[in-house]
Amino acid sequence: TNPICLHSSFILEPFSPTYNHEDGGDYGLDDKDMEASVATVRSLCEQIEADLILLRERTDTGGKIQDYLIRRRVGEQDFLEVRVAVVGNVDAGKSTLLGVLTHGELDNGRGFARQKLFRHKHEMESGRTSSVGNDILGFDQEGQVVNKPDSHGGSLDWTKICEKSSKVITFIDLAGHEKYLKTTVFGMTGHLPDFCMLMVGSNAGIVGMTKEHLGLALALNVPVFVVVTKIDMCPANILQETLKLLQRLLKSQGCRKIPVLVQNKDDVIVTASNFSSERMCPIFQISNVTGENMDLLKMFLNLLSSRTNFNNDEPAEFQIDDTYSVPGVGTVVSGTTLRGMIRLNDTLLLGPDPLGTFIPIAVKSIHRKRMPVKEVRGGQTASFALKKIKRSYIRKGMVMVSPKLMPQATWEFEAEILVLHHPTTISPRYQAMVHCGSIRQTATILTMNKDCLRTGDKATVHFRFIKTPEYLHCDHKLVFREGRTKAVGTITKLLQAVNTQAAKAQQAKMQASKKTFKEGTAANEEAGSTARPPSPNTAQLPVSQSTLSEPFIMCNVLRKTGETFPWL
Ligand SMILES: Nc1nc2c(ncn2[C@@H]2O[C@H](COP(=O)(O)OP(=O)(O)OP(=O)(O)O)[C@@H](O)[C@H]2O)c(=O)[nH]1
Repeated sequence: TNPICLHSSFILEPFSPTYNHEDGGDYGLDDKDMEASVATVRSLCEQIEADLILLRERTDTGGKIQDYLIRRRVGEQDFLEVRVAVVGNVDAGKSTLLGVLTHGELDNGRGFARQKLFRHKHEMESGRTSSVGNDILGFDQEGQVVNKPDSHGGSLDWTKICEKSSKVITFIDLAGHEKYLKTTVFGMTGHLPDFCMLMVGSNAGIVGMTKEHLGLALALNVPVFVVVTKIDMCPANILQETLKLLQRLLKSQGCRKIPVLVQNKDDVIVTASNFSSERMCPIFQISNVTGENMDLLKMFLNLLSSRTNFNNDEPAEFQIDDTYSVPGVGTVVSGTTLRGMIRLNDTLLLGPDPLGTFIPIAVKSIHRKRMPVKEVRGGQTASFALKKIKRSYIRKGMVMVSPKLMPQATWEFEAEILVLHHPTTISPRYQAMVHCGSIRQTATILTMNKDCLRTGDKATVHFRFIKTPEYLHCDHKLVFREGRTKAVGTITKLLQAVNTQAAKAQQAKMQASKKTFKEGTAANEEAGSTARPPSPNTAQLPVSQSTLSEPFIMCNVLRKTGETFPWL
């Protein structure tokens, strides 16, 4: 037996039946023994509450070979989750493919399938994706697609899909146009994709943002598979040229991938079982109009497994990538559980706020893909309704963590960076947007171990966030960009963590001053005084010595946005 582990699914190539080897010996099993072996494996699967699913049977020179998938059984409330970021140049057919996969209806070549996915009116009109979209594709235990669009409006009932699915693929549909690159970078860093599906229009070839998106996936260590679309309308010689260039690009020094053209089920099984290694890069050639090779792509997606290894006993960590105000529910945050387990009514620490502090917050309800659940685990995306908090307090990049972690926010950090592109030279005091997980904030370069940096240079750089401290981890990947300047890197050291005690004292003082101010106002009003109270924006806020710069920055934030903190 040769089981290849794909986390919770296994592809097993167990049985080579009797055949005569070169050395004259008999190898493998006869039909009876083969049946007995399958029965043994099936009973072992029963013990671990998994199903044994026949993927394919083929006849080799020596006999029959069967491949099985062992898939853990999940309850009605649970499903395996895999996130796939969808990138590629404008018009590569990203939205169309997602429309075809999730709605089960082929395209007409004139934008029919993508209509079901556009979220904004301007997208409908221009035919261009501008925001990060999520679409889901559910597979049942046997690997059949469960998505059934509503016969009237064509909409999908996510709860039904999740209930019927053993595995749900979430596609993070990212914009292809250069002007939405910021959103694309956020999708790739903030939504923590397990894999990246790079789409290439066969007739257009490797154009525009294709290399940019591939580079981003490589920099963030996300395994990539390529889908070449529109093979129905592309002359054979152009398709071959596109495939040749693509393979050359993938094998080049910068990529060091092993491209594999997927042409049959065997290729799907081989590539899916070796895919997490990051080096293998399967290439599919499909048509959204005729549906050619769509079955191979679906089979591959069904065999993918999440790259996150979760351990329920670890303290929980949840990264926020969006916030909502839901009428009748209140503030809702969505994001990804990075580790540990979060249960209904758990109290977690939410932060950091502009002072770097974290506040206790209770989880009122949990949804996974719009389905109410009681808990979420590491690697799963979820949204939480929170108690007693205003949406304006929460921003993307904040986290909710177990109090056991005693979280600290950081203003400054050191990172090893590689400059992918800069028109001139980067030197200290240069500012650009740092993307790290769902954090997106401008940072200044304070110092670096070189005088200046040009395209292709590597350096150790000391950064400082300009607005608020953030919750960071060493070894996390970051993207540093501004206009056409791009750098990627890894955080190596956290510096100048916020003094939580001082920040808390600061908060208490502010609370007290606000209270006094309110009482004063009330007293003035009661007494019918005509004296105008000081404006909260111009009132002098107390400044603690140990966190001198932060409160000033916070005051600016308050002044600019006019926002107040929910508990003040
Ligand atoms: N003939 C043919 N046309 C296709 C195929 N895939 C997509 N198209 C057409 O190509 C056009 C562009 O497809 P989209 O799905 O909007 O491309 P996109 O990559 O999502 O573009 P952005 O959202 O702007 O990033 C549409 O008119 C589709 O109907 C295909 O396989 N064959």
